[in-house]
Amino acid sequence: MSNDAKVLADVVKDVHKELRQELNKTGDIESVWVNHCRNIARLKKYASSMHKLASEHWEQLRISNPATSRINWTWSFLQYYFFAGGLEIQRRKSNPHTVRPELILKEPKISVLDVGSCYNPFGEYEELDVLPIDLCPALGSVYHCDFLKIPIGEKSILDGQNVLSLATSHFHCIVFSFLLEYFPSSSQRWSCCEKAYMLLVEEGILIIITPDSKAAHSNTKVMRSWREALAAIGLKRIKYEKLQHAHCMAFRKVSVDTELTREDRELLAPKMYIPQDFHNRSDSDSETKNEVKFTEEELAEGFMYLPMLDE
Ligand SMILES: C[S@@+](CC[C@H](N)C(=O)[O-])C[C@H]1O[C@@H](n2cnc3c(N)ncnc32)[C@H](O)[C@@H]1O
Repeated sequence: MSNDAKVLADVVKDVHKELRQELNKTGDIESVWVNHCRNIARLKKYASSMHKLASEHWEQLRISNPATSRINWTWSFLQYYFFAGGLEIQRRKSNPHTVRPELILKEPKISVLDVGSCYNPFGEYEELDVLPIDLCPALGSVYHCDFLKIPIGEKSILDGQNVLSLATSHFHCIVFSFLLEYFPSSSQRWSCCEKAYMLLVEEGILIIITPDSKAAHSNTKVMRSWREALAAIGLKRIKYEKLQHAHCMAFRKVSVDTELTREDRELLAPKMYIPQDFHNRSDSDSETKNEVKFTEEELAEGFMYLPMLDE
């Protein structure tokens, strides 16, 4: 990896690490997040580093080896699902006798909410009607929005480049590309997924892409845990693929019969863990909390490789 790419990648990794350290120190995720959102200098440095890393260095990799690209993967899955019969196949699999209203595409475009968009990487596709949102946009075309805090209402309301609310049951697709591991706590990752469920139309798709340059089987436990947690809220995993640097997953919104209680949620949220959540905690702490155990190797290597960080 070039030195420039390494410096940029370090800025990104350091912010994730600092957030985890701040949470470990205080145990108060609300104040950690409020302070983080106020730290405009840190947010801006992250945004410009991430933008440069992705649009210059990762883009070269995408050109030389398109099969490594999270953007290409997402686009080809969406084409398959919405335009090439994937949705009908899923309907037949789930319940062939149910009569469903037709999923209407706009113009016909797929309406996409790209959360943590940074520089709107999906804006290049004409068939996608993208609303790119970010806590700290790298480009003026991306809307400012803290997805953790944004209210959900009947309509999406935009005010200049700010998002004031997002429409319930509206989007055909929501993208979390390299988003979830930004958050230092599993409860925040869980909230994002619950919100995605509310914002998607029935049969809509949540795409989750999470970085990992290790072999496909290396984080099976983590991926299984996410799959189980999301199935409980009606996000059924219908596609999983390990690319060279990332796990790519598509979850389909299906209706669920039982409503989750607060207790159910408290049990499910920790299932959205990543191995780094357990760094800096003593073994006895983990044991009393009945958490998942990782091998020394898993902890040492971490789950959080960004493409080109380990080369
Ligand atoms: C690792 S970058 C990923 C950028 C882009 N999605 C990609 O795949 O290249 C994570 C992005 O998530 C954004 N982000 C983090 N928390 C967020 C939140 N609560 N609401 C919206 N965006 C958020 C960050 O500002 C950052 O731009």
